[in-house]
Amino acid sequence: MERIEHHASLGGRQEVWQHASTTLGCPMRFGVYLPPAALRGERCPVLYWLSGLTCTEQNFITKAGVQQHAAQHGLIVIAPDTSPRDPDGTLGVANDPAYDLGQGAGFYLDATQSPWAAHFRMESYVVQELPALVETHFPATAQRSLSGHSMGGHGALTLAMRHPGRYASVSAFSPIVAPSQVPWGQKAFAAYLGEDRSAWAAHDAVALIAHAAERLPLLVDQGEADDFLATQLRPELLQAACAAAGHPLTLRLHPGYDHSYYFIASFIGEHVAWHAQALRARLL
Ligand SMILES: N[C@@H](CCC(=O)N[C@@H](CSC=O)C(=O)NCC(=O)O)C(=O)O
Repeated sequence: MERIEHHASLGGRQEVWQHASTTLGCPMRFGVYLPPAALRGERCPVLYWLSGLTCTEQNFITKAGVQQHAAQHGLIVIAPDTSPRDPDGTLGVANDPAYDLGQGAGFYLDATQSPWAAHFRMESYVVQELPALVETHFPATAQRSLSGHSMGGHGALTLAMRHPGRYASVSAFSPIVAPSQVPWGQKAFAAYLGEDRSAWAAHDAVALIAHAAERLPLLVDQGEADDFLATQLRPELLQAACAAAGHPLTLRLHPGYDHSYYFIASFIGEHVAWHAQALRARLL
């Protein structure tokens, strides 16, 4: 583990670390915000943030303004990169010239198809390797929450449902709720999971809702001026699936807000407070 950035922030510290990921077979970077409580030596619960297409570990930590809220609520925030990477082209990590496949577009699943399966194992990385690392190297408890944006919102919803009991709470901004039914998801799933659609449902939030083993309440914020709303995101499908299954959902539609980090920054404080409340309840 190597610390490659550190900045004092809101009485705590924003850091970026790099490590050799055994799951992904490449170096990986992640952002860590340590709140003032952690710097005082207290063990703090952890909010994991999953970013969207084209993002690295930098987008969320530099644009969302999460630090002030994490400092206030005493949460560590972990923001990993969105896929395995191979900047020098020496590790054999597959890629695609399009922005919505390959490096920067890991979709938070373990690929089963060539040439992706060797390195594209973001579900195992986010759910297993990263928390084990975080809970060993930082003053973190094993209480975890999950949030994300767009492709990362899909990751947050599906990983929480695929790993019942592992997360105290889950939320999402502008998530891809039904990847099997929209172009971003169909392209990625065909590449990573193969053309047989029977394998797709296990990674599709709308498909998972019906049989979810845990009815963890969902908090979803969506901008109504989001250019991707009708084509890629389709929150009405999540609303219908939750209503049919009796799954608790708070879906908030915000007039005028787009898909950008300006939207995320406007509501991230409410998401952090939501997670902090659930994490506190788990600590009791
Ligand atoms: N065509 C665009 C698409 C990239 C984009 O909008 N990425 C979003 C996430 S979209 C869903 O996962 C994002 O978070 N971008 C980074 C940011 O800092 O805003 C393009 O290639 O630009």
